[in-house]
Amino acid sequence: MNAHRLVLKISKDEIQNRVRALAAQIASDYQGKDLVMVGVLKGAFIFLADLIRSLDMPVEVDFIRIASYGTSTESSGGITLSKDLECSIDGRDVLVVEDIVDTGLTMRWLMGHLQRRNPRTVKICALIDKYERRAVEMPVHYAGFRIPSGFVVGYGLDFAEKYRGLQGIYEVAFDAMVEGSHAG
Ligand SMILES: O=P(O)(O)OC[C@H]1O[C@H](OP(=O)(O)OP(=O)(O)O)[C@H](O)[C@@H]1O
Ligand code: HPA
Repeated sequence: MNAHRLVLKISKDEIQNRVRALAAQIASDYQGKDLVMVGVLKGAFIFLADLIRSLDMPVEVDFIRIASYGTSTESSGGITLSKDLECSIDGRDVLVVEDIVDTGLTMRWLMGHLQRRNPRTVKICALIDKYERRAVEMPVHYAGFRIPSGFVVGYGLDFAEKYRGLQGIYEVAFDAMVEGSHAG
């Protein structure tokens, strides 16, 4: 791991306020619906935990575990599924909860995986929509914060499994940027 510093981008208070606002919007949009929230492990565990505690409606929670980044700041492109859904989503409204949509490759794979199980609807809620890095078209229906680029950590997001417990979102600033080691 190259030498790096962390630069605060989004404070704990900003996150808390935005999570409450997202929960209010989701509760209003899904009132009376059979909502299943699917958290994508590992990164989404903190965001999902805060989101459902602000959500004023009944909801079922399930998790799926997929990864593609390993210890790098660049997607490997290959998705590894190591834990699948446990509940049925047949005919139900699914909201996928992610920490970040970056290239969109993880979400493209996941949308295909979920659609094969015949849900009524599938939408995406992501704390961070890193929109300039998209490799495939992927809408984020509920976005906490839109940032153009930069590798970020904290509030569930990691760099080589570090920093998930930070309460704010920080950008990783690499001290010695060597050519070819662009950090997103
Ligand atoms: O849009 P993409 O470029 O595909 O990147 C987004 C994905 O990358 C991260 O997962 P990661 O593979 O790091 O696993 P983790 O959730 O266990 O940290 C993140 O949690 C998203 O699932
Ligand atoms: O900026 C990021 N930070 C942490 N994990 C990620 N996975 C894709 N993009 C990122």
